[in-house]
Amino acid sequence: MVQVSNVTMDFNSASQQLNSLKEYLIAAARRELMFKRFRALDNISLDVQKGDVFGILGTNGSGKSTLMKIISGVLEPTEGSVAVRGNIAPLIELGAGFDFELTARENIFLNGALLGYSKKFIQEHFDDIVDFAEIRDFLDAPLKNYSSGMVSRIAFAIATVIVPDILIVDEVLSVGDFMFRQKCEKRIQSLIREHGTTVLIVTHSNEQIERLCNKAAWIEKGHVRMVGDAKTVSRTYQALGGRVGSPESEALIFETLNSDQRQGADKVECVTGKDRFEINSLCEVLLSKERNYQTVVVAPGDDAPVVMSALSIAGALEGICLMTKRGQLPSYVSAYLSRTQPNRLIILSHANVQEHVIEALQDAVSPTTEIHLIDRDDLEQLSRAAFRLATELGAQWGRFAVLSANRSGVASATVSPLFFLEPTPYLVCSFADASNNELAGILEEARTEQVAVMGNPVPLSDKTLNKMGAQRWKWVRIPEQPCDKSNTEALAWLGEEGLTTASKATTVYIIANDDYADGFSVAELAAGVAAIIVAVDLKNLDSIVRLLSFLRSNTSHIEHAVLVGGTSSFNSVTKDLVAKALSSS
Ligand SMILES: Nc1ncnc2c1ncn2[C@@H]1O[C@H](COP(=O)(O)OP(=O)(O)OP(=O)(O)O)[C@@H](O)[C@H]1O
Repeated sequence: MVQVSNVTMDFNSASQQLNSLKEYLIAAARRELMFKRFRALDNISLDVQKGDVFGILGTNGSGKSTLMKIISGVLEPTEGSVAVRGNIAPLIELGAGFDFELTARENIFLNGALLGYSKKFIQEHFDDIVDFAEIRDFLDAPLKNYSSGMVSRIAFAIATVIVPDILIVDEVLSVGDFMFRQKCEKRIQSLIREHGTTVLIVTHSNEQIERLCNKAAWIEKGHVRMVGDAKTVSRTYQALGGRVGSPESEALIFETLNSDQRQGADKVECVTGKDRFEINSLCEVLLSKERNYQTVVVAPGDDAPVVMSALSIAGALEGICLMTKRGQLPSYVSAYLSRTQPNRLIILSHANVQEHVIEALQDAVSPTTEIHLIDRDDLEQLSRAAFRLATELGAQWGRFAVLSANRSGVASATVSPLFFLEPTPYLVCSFADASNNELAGILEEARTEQVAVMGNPVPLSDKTLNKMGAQRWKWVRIPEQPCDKSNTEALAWLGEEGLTTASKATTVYIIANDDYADGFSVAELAAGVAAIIVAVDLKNLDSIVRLLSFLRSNTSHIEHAVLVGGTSSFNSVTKDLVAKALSSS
C-alpha cells in the first residue's frame, strides 16, 4: 500500500537570526543569506502491506513526522520516491488546516474541503462529526475559544469520517483526555477490523505499538535501525533506543535479548516505586519485618550527603534510616513512627526542610520518645554534629571512616552497606586547614584505621591526607563518577577489606546511575545478606554490557538480582536482559 524507496530529506534553515522580513530581503538582495543544510531522513526505504498496522518508533527529532508528511504528500522528498495505493487520511499536526477566527461549524466545512470532501458529503456527515467530537454545545463559538484538546477532537472526527484506505496517525493518540483517546483508538480499531484500513502510527508509547501494531520500524537520526514484528522492534527499541555506546555493545545486547535462555528469570526481582520515597517505604516494610527498631533517623531524601550521615548514625546506633521530603512528611514515615513508637528519633535537617515537617515528625512519636534535632545549613557541620551525637549516644566506631566532598554519587551508594556492617563515621570535608585539623581530631577520637575518600574532586589533596593521617590511618580514594569506575573501585575496596565480596555475594542489588539514591534505601538490606550494590548507566550500552558480563561471570553464586529504581528506570527489557545474563552459566 505504501512503498517508500530511498527517501532522503534535507531541510535548509537560515544560519543567522533575522528579525524581520525587511532584514531577510536585504540579506537576500546582498546575497548574504546563509543556509545550513540539515538531513532529517537519509535513504529510508519501507514497505507497508495492505492491512498492516505499522508502528513507527524513534526518539525526538529522529524524523518520524517528516517521513509521515512525505508519505501524505505534504512534503516533497529531496531524493527518492513514495508510491501510495489508495486514499490517505492523514492525522498529522491536528488542527493545522483550521482558521481560529472562524466557528467550529465553519471550520468543519473548511477542513473537510482541504481534505478533498465535497460540501454535500460534509453536510451528510456533519452530525456524525459533531457527535464524535462532542462539541454540539459550542458549534457556533470561534475556534480560538476552544481548548487544544477540543480542536484535536474536531480534526480527528473530520479525518476519520471517511473510510480511508490508509490512515496516518502521528502522535494523535497522545492528545486529549483519557476518555477521548480511548474513543479515538476504538475508531481506529474499527477501521482496521471492519474495513481493512492500513494504518501507519507514530507514537512514543511502546505499549500502544505492542498492542495495536503487527509490524514496526525504529527510526533513529534519520536512519531505519530495524524493521520487523512490532513486539520485537518495540522491545529492542526500549533496550537500545536513544542510547549511546559502541556497535559491539549494541550487538551483544541485541544477541542477549534475542537468545531464548529462560532459566535466569526466577533469580530476578524488582523493588520499584514511583520515586525514591516510595522505594524507601518498600525497604522500610522489608526491614521492619525482621526487626523492631528503637532508633529512627530521618533525613531529607534529596540530599545524598545528609542521607549518608543518617545511614552512618543509623548503622552505629542499630537504627533504621527513613527519608523525608523537604516540604512534606511522607505518610509512610509518620505511619511508621505512630505504629512503632521508637524510644529515640533523630532528625537531620538541612537547607529548607520546612518547619512543619519537623513538627509533624515530633508529633508522630509519643511524648516519652527522646528527640534529637540536628539542623545545620553547612554539610560539613551537619556530618560532624551527627558523628558527635552518635558518639554521645554510645556508638562504638569500627575500623573505617568515609570522607566525602559535599556531593555524593554512585560510589557512595555502593559503599553504603558498610555503615550496617561496622559502625563507620561519615564526614564531609572542605578545603579549610582549620576544618581539616578538626577532622583529623575526629578520626583520632574514633580510632579510625582506614579512610575511604569519596568523590571527584575531593578538597583533600594526597599531601593533605598523608599529613592528616600521618602514621595513624591509611586512605583510599574512590571516585563517585563515572558509574562503572565507581562500581569497580568501591567494590574492590569493600572486597579487599573483607566486607562484601563481589566474587561471593549471593545477592546483587542493581541501581540506576541517575537514581543512585535508591541504593541508600537498600543499604541495610544489602548488609543483612552480605549483598553488593552495583550501579548501571542505563543510557549507556557499554555500561549495560559491563553489568551483563559481571553477572555472567558470577552466575554460579548469584541467587538473586534485585533491580531497585523508579518505575521508569528498569523496564521489562532490562529485567529480561539481567535474567538472560544470569541464565548463561
Ligand atoms: N521544516 C523544517 N525545517 C527545518 N528542520 C526541520 C523541519 N521539520 C523538521 N525539521 C528537523 O528535522 C528533524 C526531524 O524532525 P521530525 O519532526 O520529523 O522528528 P520526529 O521524529 O517526528 O520528532 P518528535 O518525536 O519530537 O515528534 C528535527 O531535527 C527537526 O528539527
